[in-house]
Amino acid sequence: MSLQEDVLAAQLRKACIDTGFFYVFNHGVAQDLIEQIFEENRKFFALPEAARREILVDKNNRGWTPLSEETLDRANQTEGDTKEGLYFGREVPADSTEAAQPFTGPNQWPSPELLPEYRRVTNTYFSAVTDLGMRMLRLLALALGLAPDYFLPMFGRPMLFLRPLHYIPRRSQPDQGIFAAGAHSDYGMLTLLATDDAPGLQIWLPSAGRFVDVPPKPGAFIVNLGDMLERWTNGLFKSTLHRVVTDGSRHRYSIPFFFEPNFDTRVECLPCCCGPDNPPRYPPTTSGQHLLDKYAQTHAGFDATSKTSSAVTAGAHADV
Ligand SMILES: O=C(O)CCC(=O)C(=O)O
Ligand SMILES: [Fe+2]
Repeated sequence: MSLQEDVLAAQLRKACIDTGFFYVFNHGVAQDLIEQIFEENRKFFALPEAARREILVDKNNRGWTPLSEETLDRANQTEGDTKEGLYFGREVPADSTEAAQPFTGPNQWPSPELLPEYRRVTNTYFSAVTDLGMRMLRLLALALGLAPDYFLPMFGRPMLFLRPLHYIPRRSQPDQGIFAAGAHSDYGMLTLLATDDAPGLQIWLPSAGRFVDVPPKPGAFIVNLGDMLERWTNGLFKSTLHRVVTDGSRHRYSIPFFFEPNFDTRVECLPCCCGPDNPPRYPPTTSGQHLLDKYAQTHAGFDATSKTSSAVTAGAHADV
């Protein structure tokens, strides 16, 4: 471990124990590339609805999700999130054995006649954020006092989801149950979020007893931990509730990248996070099963059994 890693890991540990939300600068993802992917998605979401619908989300969880498709906070929302989105994952050929697994398969791409650069830019960005995720894994392991490569074997066939989002210019009205994105914690291990310069993201701070703004910062990713890592660390590292509220004055675009271990990775209290005085709070599960359980709770019509049920059982979802 280099001295710099040592310092970073200590800072990271503090942030992970505190809220699990932090900014990452000097992340190695070129600013040009970030601008390009936002530009391509602004163009995609400006296409006529029929063209967007051409790649409606499929059973592999790849493609376009219409406005209101997702309701992240059923208890407090009177309608779905005022956003539409796209899911891209790791490219897995339809005829491979791996494609039998939920969340796995080929991507659906917008028509190259309409958006000739879309696929190339998305693939380049996808690789860049995957590399960043791998570097973050090393720091997370160090932050937990583990060997730097601890998580590496669990990321041979990771579940990766890039999710460009478009929030329509609609004013959120929390007292009426209308939200750009309802309050939720992320399901997985790690989220690397790029946003445009429109504010809207808020996190719940228990110490303040309210939601506080997380403003976009030029050149930074907003990184947060999800429920899977909270579970894995027995609650030591936090997965914090967050939401998006918009003021209706402009469109907002953001691009989260969800970075999750292999479908069959066992998620069970890490030895460093439990002991006789601190028994495991959650039963063991797998990465894939955890995600399946979470998705079913928030996505209209999501049905994991539409894929082979045997696969489901076998699976039983700073500076760097
Ligand atoms: O758009 C944002 O800023 C946050 C999106 C988000 O929290 C999510 O997609 O999980
Ligand atoms: Fe989120």
